[in-house]
Amino acid sequence: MDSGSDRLYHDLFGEDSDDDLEFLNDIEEPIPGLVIYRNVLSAGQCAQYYSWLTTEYFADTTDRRANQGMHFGALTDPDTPLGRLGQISTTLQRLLPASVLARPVVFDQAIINLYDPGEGIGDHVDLLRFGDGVVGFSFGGSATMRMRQVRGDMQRAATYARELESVDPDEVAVALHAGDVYAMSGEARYRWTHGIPKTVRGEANIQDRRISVTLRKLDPDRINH
Ligand SMILES: O=C(O)CCC(=O)C(=O)O
Ligand SMILES: [Fe+2]
Repeated sequence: MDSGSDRLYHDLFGEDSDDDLEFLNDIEEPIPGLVIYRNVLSAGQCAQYYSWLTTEYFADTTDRRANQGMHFGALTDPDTPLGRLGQISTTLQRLLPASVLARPVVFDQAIINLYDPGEGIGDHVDLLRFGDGVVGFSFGGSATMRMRQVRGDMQRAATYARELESVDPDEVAVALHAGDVYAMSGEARYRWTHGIPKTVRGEANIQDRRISVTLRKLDPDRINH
């Protein structure tokens, strides 16, 4: 690159800017409020997270087959594995709206989901007891997440999944790979359902065990919703 570009990079992103630049080139926004960053974590970091999450949340063999773990408490300490994910999600430009970033604690709850081949999660809108801005990290195998616009009022959104026709020609398919980060805010969070179908074009959606970590903020005013 020529020196003009060098100066521009420096002015915009500082000396240590290569990673940020890569992130900015690798951002997708398929629907309003859905932002996806690719390859935020390296293969090595993903392997470490996968193994840590397995030990921490899915190692209890007395549980017939746990497929979900939960964390409560501020996710702000970058020296802890989940806090580090919280910190990453607040430093990626444009991942989250300013209103979410302005919260004194951006995230204080995490749900860890495990999917084995052939499994999935039905179309849903995340519970309203969680505030705006839900961030998801993917580890292990890839998955296709599908999103469908809610065509009723918002109160119906929570029960919408049950009423969905099995085919929606306007649905948006989002490929999620280990190391990717997505955020759903605003319209994507409240006016679209998301789900991981068990099958995609007749084949198992999940081919290799996938573990996702979603970060949320409990909304104390809506704790019963
Ligand atoms: O596995 C994912 O990325 C999505 C999980 C999810 O939608 C949820 O836990 O509410
Ligand atoms: Fe969800």
